[in-house]
Amino acid sequence: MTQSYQSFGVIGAGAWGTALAQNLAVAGRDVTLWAFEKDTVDSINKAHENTAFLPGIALSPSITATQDLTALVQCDALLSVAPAQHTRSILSTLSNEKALTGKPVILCSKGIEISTREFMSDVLSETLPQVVPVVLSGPSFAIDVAKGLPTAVTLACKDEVMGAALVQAVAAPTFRPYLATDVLGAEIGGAVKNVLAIACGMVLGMGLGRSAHAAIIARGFAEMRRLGKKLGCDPETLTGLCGLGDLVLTCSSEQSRNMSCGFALGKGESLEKILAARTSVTEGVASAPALKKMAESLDVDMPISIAVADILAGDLNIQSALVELLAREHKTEVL
Ligand SMILES: NC(=O)c1ccc[n+]([C@@H]2O[C@H](COP(=O)([O-])OP(=O)(O)OC[C@H]3O[C@@H](n4cnc5c(N)ncnc54)[C@H](O)[C@@H]3O)[C@@H](O)[C@H]2O)c1
Ligand SMILES: O=P(O)(O)OC[C@H](O)CO
Repeated sequence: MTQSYQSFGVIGAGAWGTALAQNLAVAGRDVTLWAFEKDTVDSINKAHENTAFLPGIALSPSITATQDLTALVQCDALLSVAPAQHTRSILSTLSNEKALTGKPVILCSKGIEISTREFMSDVLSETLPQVVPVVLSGPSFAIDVAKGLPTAVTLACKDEVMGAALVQAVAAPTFRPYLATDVLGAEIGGAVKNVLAIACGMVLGMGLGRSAHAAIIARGFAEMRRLGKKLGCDPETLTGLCGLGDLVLTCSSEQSRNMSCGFALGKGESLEKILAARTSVTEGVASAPALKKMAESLDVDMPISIAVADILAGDLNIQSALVELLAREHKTEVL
């Protein structure tokens, strides 16, 4: 008999974890939401609002928030939605939990761990080898999902039967997951588009025009696909919601933390000042140096991503990066 998934534990009560918890509650699931901060737990349980990370959204009273991660292990499935740089330490606390054996953990964060240069599925397989990795990724702002605006995402699971059951469980009237089997391919797009969105923001912040912006999206997409090819992913995966779809959304919206960070850099603001003014995570800033090292060690041509990493590190200014990118040797357009 096919397993059905009724209870979900969501790890991370930032904007995205909270929006996904709300979506699951709308879909009729039982949701336990783990938050890092006690204030966030209290705000969700008492006022049914996440005032710190998703203010103004009335959450379903059926969502239970907790600071006790072990309260989630009896759930049918987990969602991992903490920022990428905190994911390992959080998941490690559950490493001895036998109750998780064979259960799906749906990775919803988008990033690369700096210290190891690993994607979240690698971090998961090292911290919780007893679970089944699944990826949910695509063009989806937390506030849009929380408001019930139409959203479509990729849900990737190697086990198609489990994946199909998860699609049924997480789908809601305005939230449409599409099933895929290429787990690593599905997570590459989300991590790389964050870095490329910083580049797009810089271009628009400097007033370089929409033509340059479109060129960065298209050539950035070539970098994303080159990396996917090198890592053995299905080339089709990145043409979907988790790749091209998310790249277009993030690179085109000032609402994006990554794009707006690049935009402010393009206007001449310092990275320190931009980040100091934020409580929310800008994943591309952390992923960029890891992506640069990954590209160099795998010998994948990713000049835009590497330029972003160098600019963020203070090793290159935006103007010089532009000159260098345009002065590169002419080449054929295909990968
Ligand atoms: N917000 C979105 O629209 C959106 C959409 C899709 C994917 N994502 C991804 O989801 C992930 C989470 O982003 P978000 O927007 O929900 O976060 P957020 O910016 O809204 O909130 C920051 C989160 O970091 C947590 N945090 C801060 N310090 C911590 C620590 N020391 N240990 C553990 N947790 C700590 C906070 O509790 C909070 O949950 C990111 O990888 C992001 O790329 C976000
Ligand atoms: O605000 P960003 O740049 O973290 O992007 C949020 C989502 O990943 C968009 O799909």
